[in-house]
Amino acid sequence: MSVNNYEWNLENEWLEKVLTEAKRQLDQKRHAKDKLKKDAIETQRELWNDLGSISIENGLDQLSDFISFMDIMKNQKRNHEFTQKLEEKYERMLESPYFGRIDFIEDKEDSTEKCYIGLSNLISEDFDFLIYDWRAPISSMFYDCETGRASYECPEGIISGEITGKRQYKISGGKIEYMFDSNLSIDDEMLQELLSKNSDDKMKAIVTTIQREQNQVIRNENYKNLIVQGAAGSGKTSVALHRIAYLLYKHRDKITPKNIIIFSPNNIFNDYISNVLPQLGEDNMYQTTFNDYMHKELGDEFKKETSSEMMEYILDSKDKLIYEDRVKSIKFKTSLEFTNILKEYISYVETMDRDFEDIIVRNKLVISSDEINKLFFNDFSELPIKRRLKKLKSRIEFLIEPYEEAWINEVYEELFESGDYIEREEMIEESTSIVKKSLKDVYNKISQMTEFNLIEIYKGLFKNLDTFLNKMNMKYENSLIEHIKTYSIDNLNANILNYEDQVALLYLKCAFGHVPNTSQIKYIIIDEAQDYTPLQYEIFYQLFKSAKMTILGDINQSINPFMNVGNYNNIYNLSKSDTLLINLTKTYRSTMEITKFSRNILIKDADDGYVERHGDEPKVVGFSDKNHMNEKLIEDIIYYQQKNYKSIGIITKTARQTEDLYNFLKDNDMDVKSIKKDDDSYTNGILVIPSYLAKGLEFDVVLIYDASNKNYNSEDERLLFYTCCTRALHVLNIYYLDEITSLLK
Ligand SMILES: Nc1ncnc2c1ncn2[C@@H]1O[C@H](COP(=O)(O)OP(=O)(O)OP(=O)(O)O)[C@@H](O)[C@H]1O
Repeated sequence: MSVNNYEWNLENEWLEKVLTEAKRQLDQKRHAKDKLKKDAIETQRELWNDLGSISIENGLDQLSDFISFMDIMKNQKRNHEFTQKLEEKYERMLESPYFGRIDFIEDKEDSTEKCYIGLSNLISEDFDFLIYDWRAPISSMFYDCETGRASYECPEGIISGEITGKRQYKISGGKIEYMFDSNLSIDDEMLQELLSKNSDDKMKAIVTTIQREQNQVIRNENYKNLIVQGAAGSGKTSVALHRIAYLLYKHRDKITPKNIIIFSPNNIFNDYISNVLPQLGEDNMYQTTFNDYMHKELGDEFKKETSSEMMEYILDSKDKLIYEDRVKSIKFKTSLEFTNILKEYISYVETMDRDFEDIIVRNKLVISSDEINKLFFNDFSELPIKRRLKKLKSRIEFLIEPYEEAWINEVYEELFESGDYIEREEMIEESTSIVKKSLKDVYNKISQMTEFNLIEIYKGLFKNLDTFLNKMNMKYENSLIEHIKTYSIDNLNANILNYEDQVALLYLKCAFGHVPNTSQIKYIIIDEAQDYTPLQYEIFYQLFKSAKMTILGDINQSINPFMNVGNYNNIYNLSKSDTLLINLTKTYRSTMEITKFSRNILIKDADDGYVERHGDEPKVVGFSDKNHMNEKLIEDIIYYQQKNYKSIGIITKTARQTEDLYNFLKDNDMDVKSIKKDDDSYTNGILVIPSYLAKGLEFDVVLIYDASNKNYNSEDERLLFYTCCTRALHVLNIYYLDEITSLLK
């Protein structure tokens, strides 16, 4: 509903008032910043004058003065950074102070409060809220409620009343561009306008048009874990990032970005989402990928396959002889049964007999094998095995100490009496060295007995695989098990760690207590959650035991046919009472035509909603000659560039194909970029990218290169192909040679 002249004047007056106040506060901050700068220069001058050149010879007093100066300077730096952030906040405010307003009359009150909602609070000198932060309790009504009866929850309890008006604004450069009243949820005009824009460089904040169902996820704190299943383009990643901003605001006394970790599918994606939190005035949380985390934990000893290398192998090695072997191994090692086998194996390793031996020094028993067994199986039994062994080693070494010392003293006396030495230090050194050498075998034995070799332990599982399967009553074909045994042991002997083996190893490592301390992490966000196996979730739970989890994914986008969650029940059951499953049903990214086309690719069409935004029907274009296909691709790229589309994603199936196509386009003087590995940086413009690295990203125009039946020839690739199509905002073209993929038939 448009707004009349009278209202326009009122709104302009209000805006003026808000901007004046924001400017006043900005000036204050700038003044404070200048003062901090002067203070810092003064401190440095004092440091120089008082301490001059610092030297250890000037004694400890000078050093302690220096440390005090450093503390002062660190404090000044912190204050400066804080003021700088506030300055940025006010600068943003002057550009666009608010985007919404609700008129709310609380029950039993007689005046209506006009609540303006923006990126951050603005409070006047008289403590009036000129703007409410979008994350403030009262602002939730802007997203959740229509005009009429409404309520919100705040620390004091539930506040009820009536919303008598709701208005949305577009303000830029400190001027109202347009505004309109709306009784409905935030949909229609503003959302339409935002969605029909061409994509920016990187992902952007959606704070002005968050939808009700999305707001339920952003603000939900009733459960320890949230699992969010949402269709492609339903805003899962956006919601995850806004949820982080919300948590940082709500618990600002207790948490900082360092307490939050997000697991993304790859580093390109991490780069792509890195602007959202800063746009919302917050620092980025800790961003990582499972791949990176795992590789760091497993060390450099082995050649470790990355998740993209695995995908490339799955998609591009079908004609290799060992392909089937590898697939069998992946399927076995990612199954729920294998998780159970690992669990059984862990308890076996923890309780199995060990070759502990008596420790004897110069015919004297330091500790007997019985006593060692008792320590290991009784006294330290509460500890995970790795820590148990470490403690055992320290204990034995502690017991040896007096024997060793006595022996050193004896040798010292002998050296002294020999008369061959003059210096005392020399005799100590020599006697210690003689005894250490003599004790070498004993120490080696202790190391062997208490050694924790993860790879050997993992190999042990395959050596005894039949035993475990029998014990657990699991029936597999003998040939399959024989095959998995030899395939796995051969690889491990050759120092090759396939991706699926790394996951199993990391799980064992965690279970045996060899985990890093992650207690500072209070919230963990797992995006693209469909692409993790149940075993990977067990690892998440072990690594971040006390953290609250938000898990967001789309089962229909399981791009890896063998490594995926399969069904949310597989993880939901891990912590049922503490977990809420939420569905996001509406797609915001693509035009209706693209969304409908893509959903047809799915065997079971998802019955989800759309935003009413229209565009061209996707084009599927066939060629009988590759040159013609390439010519048409170039023609189309130029056409869409001229139509001002900012991002054009040319999606090939594999990285090898990306490489070839990129070289071809370069040779034809096209200004293209490519991404081939998961640690490349995100870049906009014309981008050639392999299918599996495009997940999570979006482009104005998506051109799927070579959707012929020869290329996409397996039912296993259906969800991958669907995911590629859903990357398009406005245009989707598909090119194929000879025969179209059966996935589209
Ligand atoms: N409420 C909203 N208002 C405006 N834009 C929105 C809204 N929700 C989502 N979008 C836009 O829709 C697009 C898809 O969002 P996002 O990438 O977060 O979805 P997703 O569910 O994570 O997608 P996918 O699973 O397909 O990778 C983005 O361009 C995002 O800005």
